[in-house]
Amino acid sequence: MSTAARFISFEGIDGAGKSSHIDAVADLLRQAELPLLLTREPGGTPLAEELRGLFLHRPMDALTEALLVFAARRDHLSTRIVPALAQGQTVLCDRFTDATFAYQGAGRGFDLAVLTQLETWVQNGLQPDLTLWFDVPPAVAAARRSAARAPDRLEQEDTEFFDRVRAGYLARAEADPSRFVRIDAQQTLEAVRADVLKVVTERVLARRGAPT
Ligand SMILES: Nc1ncnc2c1ncn2[C@@H]1O[C@H](COP(=O)(O)OP(=O)(O)O)[C@@H](O)[C@H]1O
Ligand SMILES: Cc1cn([C@H]2C[C@H](O)[C@@H](COP(=O)(O)OP(=O)(O)O)O2)c(=O)[nH]c1=O
Repeated sequence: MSTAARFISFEGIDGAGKSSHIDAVADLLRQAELPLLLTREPGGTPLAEELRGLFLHRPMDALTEALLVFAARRDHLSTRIVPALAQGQTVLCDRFTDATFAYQGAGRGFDLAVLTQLETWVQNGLQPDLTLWFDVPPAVAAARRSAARAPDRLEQEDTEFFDRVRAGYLARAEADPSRFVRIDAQQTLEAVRADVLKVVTERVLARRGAPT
């Protein structure tokens, strides 16, 4: 049997619903007494949270966006994620590098080869063990967002941008099918939650104690 996923990322276009389910995953894992780090990108450390504020609210070009998110990621990895994994914690991360490929790469049209190089430098081969991709048509996500909150800089982009971002996630999922699980996020909140908790039960809880 494969080992339990310990580095788990949550991805999807803005308004897909991922933030609504991360706490339920955390509750499930806490009930099973797994030590957890609950974190997010861009962010997760004091420095990276400062970079997040700049990223979300200041105008900038696609290369600057990519450099900022990878700078934040470097600090996050070296000061929080890698130490947490070394201590045996399970890491739940609201977005990771797939977001950079989807938003800066597919959405902005930035050079994927440069992103791949930055990914190699910054992560040195480390990837999530499991990525839950909340997939939803952009029009559905836009309706959810507009009912819920004022848009930040990325959320002001049009439907075509989010079509490209969604296609970017699909390409990443197809390139790494054993890591990605697509969640049909167009379903009701309850149905999405049931799917998410089933995947986490199978890929994390049922595999605890399996030989490495
Ligand atoms: N399956 C769903 N059906 C209907 N509304 C949803 C669903 N999932 C999330 N929402 C609502 O959509 C809004 C955006 O959800 P959120 O979890 O913040 O999305 P994300 O973190 O992916 O941007 C929230 O108001 C949330 O209650
Ligand atoms: C991690 C990351 C996020 N983003 C974007 C996606 C989101 O629009 C924004 C912040 O993500 P997020 O915290 O998921 O926003 P919210 O929960 O409010 O929907 O940053 C990138 O463009 N590139 C990245 O590498």
